[in-house]
Amino acid sequence: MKRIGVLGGTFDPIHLGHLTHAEQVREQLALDEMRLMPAHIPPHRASPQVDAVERAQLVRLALTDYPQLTLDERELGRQKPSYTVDSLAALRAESGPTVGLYFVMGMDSLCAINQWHQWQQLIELANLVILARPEVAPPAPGSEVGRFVQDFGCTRAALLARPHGGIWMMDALHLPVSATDIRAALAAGRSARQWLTPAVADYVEAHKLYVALADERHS
Ligand SMILES: Nc1ncnc2c1ncn2[C@@H]1O[C@H](COP(=O)(O)OP(=O)(O)OP(=O)(O)O)[C@@H](O)[C@H]1O
Ligand SMILES: O=C(O)c1ccc[n+]([C@@H]2O[C@H](COP(=O)([O-])O)[C@@H](O)[C@H]2O)c1
Repeated sequence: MKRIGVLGGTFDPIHLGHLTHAEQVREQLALDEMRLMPAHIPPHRASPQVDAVERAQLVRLALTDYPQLTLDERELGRQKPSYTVDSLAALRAESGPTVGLYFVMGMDSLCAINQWHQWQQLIELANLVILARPEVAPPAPGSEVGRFVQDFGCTRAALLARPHGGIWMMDALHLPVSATDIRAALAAGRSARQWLTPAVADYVEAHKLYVALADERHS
């Protein structure tokens, strides 16, 4: 069975947490493809500081150090909120019913998944791979999301055999980094190089992304 993984994100900016996690999922599930899919208009959060074209450019730069990962640009062209259900439906239509699809998200995303657009359809289209974030507790067993995990949770072996319909809590090496921390460091004039690939760090510094004063850009 062919298997395709997708890590969706705002990637404002893309960092080593995203990349190492995507890489671990690719290895642990023996994926044929592992895609990074930047959101154009991320639902349920404030507008990103950097526009989608430039965030995608940062992903391209990051992938020069991670050639086993690829960029999925499907959300960039859509002039409406980047609902994951739309992207997975399009990917399912392209790939056919028997390909294994694996949508990857951190525990913070899982905890709020019942707020997502048409969230119960997601599991009809793909499997979900959840990465722990130690600062975020798993959903409480009696909650709506807790019951969702109970109903669809499965082992890695079961997940490998399913085109869709399973949730797997992956035990991954965690990098304690977030894009929020990176933006805050850069806005305060500190370096964030340790959390970025060299090419991304060079671009961010050269273009003065995330500095406190917007008019410092392009100066
Ligand atoms: N260090 C990390 N460990 C595990 N998952 C992560 C990590 N950073 C991001 N993710 C997951 O990657 C996906 C995309 O994340 P996103 O682009 O929002 O990055 P972020 O670092 O969480 O950003 P922000 O701090 O701006 O919310 C989400 O599902 C998120 O949970
Ligand atoms: O489809 C939705 O309603 C939805 C709501 C919130 C987040 N998402 C997706 O979840 C991924 C991570 O989102 P974020 O905001 O944590 O970067 C990204 O691909 C978003 O498009 C999707």
